Amino acid sequence: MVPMIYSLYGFAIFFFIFWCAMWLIHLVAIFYGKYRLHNKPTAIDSDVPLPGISIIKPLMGVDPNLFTNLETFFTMNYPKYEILFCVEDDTDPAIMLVNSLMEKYPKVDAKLFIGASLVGVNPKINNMNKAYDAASYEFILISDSGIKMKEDTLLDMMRFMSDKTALVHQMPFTCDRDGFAGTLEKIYFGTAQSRIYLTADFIRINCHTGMSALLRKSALDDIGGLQAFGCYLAEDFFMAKAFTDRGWRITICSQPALQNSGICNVNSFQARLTRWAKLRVAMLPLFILVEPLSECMVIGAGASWAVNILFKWDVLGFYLVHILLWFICDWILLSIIQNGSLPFNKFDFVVGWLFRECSGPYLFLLALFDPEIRWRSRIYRLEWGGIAQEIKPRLKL
Ligand SMILES: CCCCCCCC/C=C\CCCCCCCC(=O)N[C@@H](CO)[C@H](O)/C=C/CCCCCCCCCCCCC
Ligand SMILES: O=c1ccn([C@@H]2O[C@H](COP(=O)(O)OP(=O)(O)O[C@H]3OC[C@@H](O)[C@H](O)[C@H]3O)[C@@H](O)[C@H]2O)c(=O)[nH]1
Repeated sequence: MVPMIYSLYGFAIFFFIFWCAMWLIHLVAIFYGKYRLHNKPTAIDSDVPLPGISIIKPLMGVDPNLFTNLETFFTMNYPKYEILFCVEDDTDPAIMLVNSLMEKYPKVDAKLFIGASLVGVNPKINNMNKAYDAASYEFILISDSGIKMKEDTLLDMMRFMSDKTALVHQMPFTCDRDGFAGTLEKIYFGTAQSRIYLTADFIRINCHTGMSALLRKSALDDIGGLQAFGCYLAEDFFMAKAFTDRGWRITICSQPALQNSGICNVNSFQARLTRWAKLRVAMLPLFILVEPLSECMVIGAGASWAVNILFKWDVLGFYLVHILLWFICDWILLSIIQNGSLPFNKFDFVVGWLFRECSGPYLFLLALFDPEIRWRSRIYRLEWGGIAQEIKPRLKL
């Protein structure tokens, strides 16, 4: 009987401490986000020339926003850069679109590379490898197809690239997009994900998500170049880990990444989150426990039970107050990251937030019980540790 009481109290204390840690994460994210994001670049010292940047854009297929997203790379305020577009398949419709942009902006140094080099299983790495080998400058920006840039984004990223830094990344966020899926994506990236992302950056834990990342090429060459990460699907995480293992700093810049893919629906968004969850669990198995526990509804339930055991507090009252406070913190954080008016009203936020908070744990369970990973036209399986194997030949979409 006594061991059972000890275990009960042990679990209650564990839930209570975890719950306190989550509130600390909320506070760190809010204060660090306010301090770190959206501060205007200080005047650039015109005597020190800015280093050149080779921008690598891996493309696969087109979507309704691709043209306008890519166009933002031709109109950036940065003195020296080249754009290296990569397309794996010579029948890809993205080729036509890139060619028309290159014709429209003949003064911008842009090239198109067609055909992947097979250096591993990661199709993004295979697609980018030729461009990486041809890059002229000492810094590389890897930028996914759905990213939209502001005129000063490159300047913003470069000002965080100190001598000790090998990687400056943009925290994932989204452009304002219509519809429930657009609201949901903004809420997810501006609350649940950014809370962890900002805290991890604050305490210098690697959380690099590689949709928009400025890399020091010499440091990447020292660890084997892009191709050294072709065996992983989460090449972003392992690249950053290799840098930090060698003493390099990695950091976020002040502008969050503006994801603006023209394909914006709840199913594809959830499929993407499930794919990412599978990557995290394979790389960091502790996430099987901590990730569901970090969800509002789950830790709230655990903490409500715990405070009832420990302090005899009312379970339902505690749970409702917990949800309300979590909701308010999320609203504050989202407003900080948006840094302007949100494209939806408070009612839409309540609906989107509840949907996200209730579906999050369910999506995580789905990810745990389905070992196959589908990424665009390919299907993979991951080994513990993160090495990937392609298990079905490429599908023609
Ligand atoms: C009391 C401790 C609580 C710890 C809670 C940690 C719960 C983690 C919950 C959600 C994970 C969100 C992860 C953020 C972004 C990840 C996006 C992503 O999956 N990207 C992949 C694809 O591009 C990429 O390959 C993976 C990147 C890195 C993931 C590892 C993130 C580690 C963050 C750990 C932060 C812990 C903070 C603890 C503070 C006490
Ligand atoms: O087969 C593919 C798949 C993807 N890609 C390119 O890779 C980039 C990211 O692809 P998606 O938008 O489908 O995927 P995500 O946004 O989920 O990517 C994210 O997760 C996986 C990581 O490896 C990436 O670095 C990260 O950005 C795009 O630019 C896409 O064109 C390829 O070149 N070939």
